[in-house]
Amino acid sequence: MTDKFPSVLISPASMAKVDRDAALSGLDSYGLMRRAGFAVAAAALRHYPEAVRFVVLCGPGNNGGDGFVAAAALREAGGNVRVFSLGDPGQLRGDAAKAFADFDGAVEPLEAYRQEQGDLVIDALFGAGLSRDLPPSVTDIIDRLAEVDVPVLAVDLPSGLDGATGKPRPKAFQAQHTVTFVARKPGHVLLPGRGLCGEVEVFDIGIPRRIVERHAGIVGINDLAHWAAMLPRLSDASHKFTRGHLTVFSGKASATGAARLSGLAGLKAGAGLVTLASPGSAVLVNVSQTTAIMIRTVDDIDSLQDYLTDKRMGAFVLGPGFGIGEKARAFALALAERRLVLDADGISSFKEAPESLFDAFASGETRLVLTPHEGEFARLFPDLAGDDSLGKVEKARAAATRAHAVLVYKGADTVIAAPDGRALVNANAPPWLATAGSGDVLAGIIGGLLAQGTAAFEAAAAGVWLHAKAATRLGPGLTAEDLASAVQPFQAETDC
Ligand SMILES: NC(=O)C1=CN([C@@H]2O[C@H](COP(=O)(O)OP(=O)(O)OC[C@H]3O[C@@H](n4cnc5c(N)ncnc54)[C@H](O)[C@@H]3O)[C@@H](O)[C@H]2O)[C@H](O)CC1
Ligand SMILES: [K+]
Repeated sequence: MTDKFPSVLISPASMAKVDRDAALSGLDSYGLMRRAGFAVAAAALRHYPEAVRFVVLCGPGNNGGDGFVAAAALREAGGNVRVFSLGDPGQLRGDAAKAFADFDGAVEPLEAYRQEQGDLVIDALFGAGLSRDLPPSVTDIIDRLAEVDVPVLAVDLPSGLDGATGKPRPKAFQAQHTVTFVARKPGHVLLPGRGLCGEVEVFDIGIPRRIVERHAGIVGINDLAHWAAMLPRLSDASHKFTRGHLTVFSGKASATGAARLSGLAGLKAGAGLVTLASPGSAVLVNVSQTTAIMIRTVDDIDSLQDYLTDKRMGAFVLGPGFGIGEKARAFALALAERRLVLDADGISSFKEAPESLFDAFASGETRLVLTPHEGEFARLFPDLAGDDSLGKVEKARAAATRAHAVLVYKGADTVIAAPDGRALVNANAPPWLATAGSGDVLAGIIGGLLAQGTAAFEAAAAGVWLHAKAATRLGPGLTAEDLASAVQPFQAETDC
């Protein structure tokens, strides 16, 4: 049952190519289906040994074929099995037709299914091949099951869930367990799909690594495999100047806390020095509440230009508590040669003129990291936000390419995307991370990594992961102050 590709996400379209290449390479495709079906039967017996009936709902494609193999195996194991088919199983083709032929039992029409106490429903209606909205005969069953306490084990994906986008079409089964094959699909980790899948188990059905890697592409799960080797390493020769200087812009006197959270998080993430660039009117407030963090008065664009004559000032966070408007726009554009995390008010300031921001950072290495939540994303990319045909990964990738920036599209399923198409879906965030000031801490961590020279995509991805890791260490009830204080640089020995 090993998950050989824990960092990989394969879209349903790529999975079809994996299947095709596996068959072309001479692998017995019916053998793959049999292994898939046996894995489903084994999971059903392992998780639901007390089931009175195994109800297998079979669809018109290979997902249904997996269902017939599982039904035969469960019957062989002595289970009470009932099979219901969407459409005439006599019309099945290829491996699914073989699986049906090898199932020696009655098959009833899907519409005949009536749930009973003690049922386990094995949902083998649609998997990777779902290509349009579910028919009413299936949505009716989903509605009925939503009202009773019958567990569902989904084969590959809960039927109705789009494996590419994580969206239901228009509804999907609510599974307790999902058994998938080869590798996770984006729909298993993107919301609301992640919640519809229940616990996901990945089974290796014997497709060779070289075929999977050929089609795995550049979308994955955000884990250390994607960035650990690119993070800064301390050595005896390290001192505070070699560890980089992060500058965080403070808001006015009544809105300084957000910048201090970012600054502390940047320091904790390993930046050698952190300066709060503060309006003169807020300097006293900032000075009275900081110790390791330095304060410098930066009131206007001239004082910023003066500050920027020191080329060691390499990385900046602009936005938390800063205020929306012309000053934020002018500051961001003045920073176009440096590395910048633009967050919160910094993002909203460009609602009317996003192209001016994107153009400023267009040439050279990727230096801009944008960290919008859903509302802020819609301010900069209204057309992408409103395009229901796109999933969150596609939206983030398109936005990153347009903005010449790394996109951190926040949420419980944060997506990190680079202009070159790479994208990672984050999956280690606990729900209690959603608290006031949490985003300020994230911006600071990413800024701290940028200051140390980590490339923008890896800094953003590692930052999102470390942020969630700190929250997990703290547990429920954390505040943003706790979170900023709990940030730690990545440590392979304890974090893996
Ligand atoms: N390597 C593997 O991962 C293996 C996966 N297997 C299983 O195969 C399915 C994918 O099979 P496929 O035949 O491509 O797709 P489906 O079974 O999901 O459905 C295709 C079938 O359904 C029709 N269809 C699509 N959407 C609708 C709709 N809304 N209403 C009605 N009909 C619809 C479509 O036209 C096709 O006829 C994968 O999920 C795994 O479970 C194999 O076992 C081999 C190894
Ligand atoms: K399914």
